[in-house]
Order: sequence, then C-alpha cells, then structure tokens
Amino acid sequence: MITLNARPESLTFAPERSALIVVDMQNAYTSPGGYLDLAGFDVSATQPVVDNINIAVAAARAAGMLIIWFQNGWDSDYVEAGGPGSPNYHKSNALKTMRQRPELQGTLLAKGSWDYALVDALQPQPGDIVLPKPRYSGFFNTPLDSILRSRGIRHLVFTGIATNVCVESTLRDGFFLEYFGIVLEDATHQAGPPFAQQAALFNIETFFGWVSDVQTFCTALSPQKLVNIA
Ligand SMILES: NC(=O)N/C=C\C(=O)O
Repeated sequence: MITLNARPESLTFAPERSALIVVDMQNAYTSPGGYLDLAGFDVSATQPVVDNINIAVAAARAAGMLIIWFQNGWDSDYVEAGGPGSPNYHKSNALKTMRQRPELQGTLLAKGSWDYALVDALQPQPGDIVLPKPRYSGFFNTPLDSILRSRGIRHLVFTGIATNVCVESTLRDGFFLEYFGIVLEDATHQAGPPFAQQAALFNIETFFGWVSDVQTFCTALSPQKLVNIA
C-alpha cells in the first residue's frame, strides 16, 4: 500500500490494484500543426507535460501499476464521429475545423494519421493497454470498465490532455462508477485559457476526486528515488 498526498486529503491504495491513465497524448493535442493548434488553441506549453508523463509512467510501471493509453478519434471516413444527428458533429472543434478548411478533411483525429498517433516521446510498452475512444469520456463505448473491474482496480491516476475535456470527462464518469480518480496536475494541460485548467482542478478537487502532482506521486511509489520534474 502507498499513501499519496493529495488535495483535499491523502489517499491510500495498492499500486498493483490501480491504473495510470494517459489521456490522448496524441500529436492532435500536443504538437504544433496538430488539431488543437490548427483550431486555435495554445499548445506551446505541452512539452513539460510530455516529460512529466514519461516520469510518472516509468514510476508507475516500476511499481506494478497498469498503464492505459487512450487515443481519441475516429475512422478516416468519420463514421464513428457521427453525422449531423450527433451533438459531436456540432461540438467537435476538429470536425468544425475540417468543415471550415476542407483541405484538412481526413487529416484530423483520423485513425492512421500523424494527428491521431501518440507523440514520439510517449510510447506504450508490452503489458500496457492502448484503447481508442470515440468521445470525450474514456468510459463511453470502450472496454475500460471491464478491464478495470476484471483486475480489481478501483484507483485511477490521470494524466494527459485536455484536463478540462477528456481527463475531466473520464474522471467524472469513473466517479459515477465508484472509481477513485486522482489527477497529477503537472502532467495535464487544458484546452483553452488557463482558467479552464484552474476550474477543472477545482471541480475535481471539490466534487469528483483528488489532485496531486508527479513528484509527490513518484515519492509515494518509491520514497528513496529522486526525480527531476519538468
Ligand atoms: N482529449 C481531449 O481532451 N479532447 C478535447 C477536445 C476534442 O477532442 O475536441
């Protein structure tokens, strides 16, 4: 068992009965020229997030935690995205950007594309689980709940982009399914202005879960080991 210092209070859980969830660390959400950048969101501060996720993943793997990587997106014909009858068709900024700029059609968040791929610096290893997801929540239309229940996992440590969209959506759905959700704040980044990050973390800390950071997480998992946080 480890005790992780977090806000609003510390949590005690077994690493081998918990999972580190890496949400959508794809070029789309992280890289210049990716979907968020093309849609007008600021991705200039995502590199420290990539570096910190690598540190958290290495510590979690060494402690026997399951690592789950999500990739957000759809088939290259966007059938999975939904047509005009789906709110996703109207709210997805990737789909809206491609409608505004038809030369981008087929490039954003399409399976097999550079945009959909995980960033080079973050690559799953054997034993990790990689899950595609078609909507913001990682619990929607994916086997996540079954994967976790079959392993007796109740504690989920979240990293990834974006804090205020897919991270928060997945953590909230997990809360309703009786999972304990913890966000490592310096391993996340918002889509939108900085207040979106603050608001998401406030919501999580106050209503849905707990907030910690990568250094504290690594220290809880391995008290003797020093890490260099970005
Ligand atoms: N991964 C995410 O948080 N995605 C946010 C927006 C989108 O996918 O349009």
